[in-house]
Amino acid sequence: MTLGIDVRNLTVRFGDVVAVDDVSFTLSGGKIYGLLGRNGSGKTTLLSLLAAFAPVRQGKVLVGGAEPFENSAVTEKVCLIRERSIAPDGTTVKDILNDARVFRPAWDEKYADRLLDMFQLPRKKTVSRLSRGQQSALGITVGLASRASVTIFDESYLGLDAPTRYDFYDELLRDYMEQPRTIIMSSHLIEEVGRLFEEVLILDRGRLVSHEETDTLLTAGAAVTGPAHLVDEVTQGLTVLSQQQLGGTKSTAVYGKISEDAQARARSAGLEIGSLGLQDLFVHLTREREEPT
Ligand SMILES: Nc1ncnc2c1ncn2[C@@H]1O[C@H](COP(=O)(O)OP(=O)(O)OP(=O)(O)O)[C@@H](O)[C@H]1O
Repeated sequence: MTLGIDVRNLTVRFGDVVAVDDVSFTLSGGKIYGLLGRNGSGKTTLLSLLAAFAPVRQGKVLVGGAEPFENSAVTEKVCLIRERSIAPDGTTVKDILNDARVFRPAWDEKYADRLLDMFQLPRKKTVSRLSRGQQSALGITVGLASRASVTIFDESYLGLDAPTRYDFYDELLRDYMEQPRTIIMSSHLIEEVGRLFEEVLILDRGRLVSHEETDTLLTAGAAVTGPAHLVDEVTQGLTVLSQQQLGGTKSTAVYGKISEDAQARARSAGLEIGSLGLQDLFVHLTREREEPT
């Protein structure tokens, strides 16, 4: 089962800090969503409210059409995995899995066993004695095997080494294709995880600055390469993100749409026009700017 999510005019303040600033969006569900933002941009705060870790004080959060806070019919279908476990002292891997079996109605024991073997996690070890990577792997095991309608990984795979992270991405995709559900992943490792996302949301200092299908977002910028004077002509009026020049050949990365006409003319003049990576667009959309006075 997949669940949609509706967030309306959500604002979260911690004293003077506005962690989430009048954010609204709708996720139809049944997709893999990427939530991107720089440190402190409000990702964890927003995701915590989707998972009912705190009450909503300003605005509205609906998961499957219902408010999640203190609503077990919703919370049992939402699984939020954070980077580090907050299990009490003495809790073992086995205890965590036992709890998941009790509290997660769609829990798949065999799948959990398979993931534990894949990550080579010792079942009897206490969680506090696991390495950072092993704690991440345990979180991922719980997140995947819960088969929750809404599964959220809040940077929960950053502790894994690169080969294990790639194993996780492959496993996530494979399981998601078999059992579609709503998956939200927050991350800084944009180049790595970008290929998984069907839609991307970008937070910047608490504000939602972009929510697009990944393919659409990728057409929001371009890299134009060729004879310098032609590149300058085509990119005129667009926001230049970066430029490199070697002799008479220039490569300019721009944010903004180059019309189909201009692209056709540019190509026939010998220019190459390629798409920009998600990372470049992310950097552009979240770069520190001078506040207007
Ligand atoms: N419990 C809290 N008390 C006070 N301020 C908080 C609290 N939780 C978050 N904040 C502040 O709210 C802002 C958003 O924090 P949040 O953890 O949501 O960001 P984030 O995007 O998840 O960051 P990161 O990528 O660094 O984990 C930050 O300025 C943070 O200091």
